[in-house]
Amino acid sequence: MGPRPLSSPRPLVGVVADRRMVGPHPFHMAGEKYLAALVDGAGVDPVVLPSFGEGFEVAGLLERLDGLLLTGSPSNVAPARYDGPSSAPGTLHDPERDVAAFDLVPAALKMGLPLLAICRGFQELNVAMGGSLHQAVHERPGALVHHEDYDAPVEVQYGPAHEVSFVEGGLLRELTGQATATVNSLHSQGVDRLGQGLRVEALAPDGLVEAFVVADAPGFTLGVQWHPEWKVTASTVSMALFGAFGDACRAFSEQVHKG
Ligand SMILES: N[C@@H](CCC(=O)NCCCC(=O)O)C(=O)O
Repeated sequence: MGPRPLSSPRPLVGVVADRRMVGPHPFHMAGEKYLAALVDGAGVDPVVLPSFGEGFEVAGLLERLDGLLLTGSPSNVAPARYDGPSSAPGTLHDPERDVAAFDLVPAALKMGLPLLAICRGFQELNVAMGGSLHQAVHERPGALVHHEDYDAPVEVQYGPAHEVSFVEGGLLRELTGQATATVNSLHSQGVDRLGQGLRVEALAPDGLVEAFVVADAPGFTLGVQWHPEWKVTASTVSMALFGAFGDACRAFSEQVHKG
């Protein structure tokens, strides 16, 4: 990558878009809480990347960026991506976002671009590394219910749900100075087979993988199953995660400017 003029004051972070119909029109959208957490928690400038699907080289945009955020989404990764059984009838999918995410992940890792992956994004990162997903983690024997109460108010849905334990010697212990944290939980899918090269960082009490890093990646690459973007400034753990991501984006940006 060539030198970049020192004109941009803050790192620029790409945010993968969901493609959703609003009436008869497709929109490319990212939840405001993710964009706000990048601004308030990471100190970077977010820019939404379109998910047009096949034929659009979204990974080509990474050359202009200092980081990548894969957000959560109500839609599920298409099971064909990990040779899984068909989804239950009525499951929401987003094939254009699948195309974007599965183009972006290998390109970002190759560049050493800092990557933060949340919920659906965490699941995408696992699948992109050759892993697979359970489609209903609460149906595993002895499992916790990891999805939200669909009828509850949003504040309750994103409220504390269960503990996670951070692996000794791992990044999350180092960043937070804690061995455990209480997290929210709004997902039905989850890690089944862990992708190659992923190192587990956090586990739920029922053994579900809740966070990982790409072990040999040249840059910051963290995936979490929970939602640290929710009210990011109210949680020291969430601020630690977004702050570390922002620092990695700043370091990447400086390295690029130095050429
Ligand atoms: N559909 C997947 C992923 C769940 C997920 O990302 N939820 C977030 C919902 C909206 C948001 O907060 O952005 C699953 O069910 O596991």
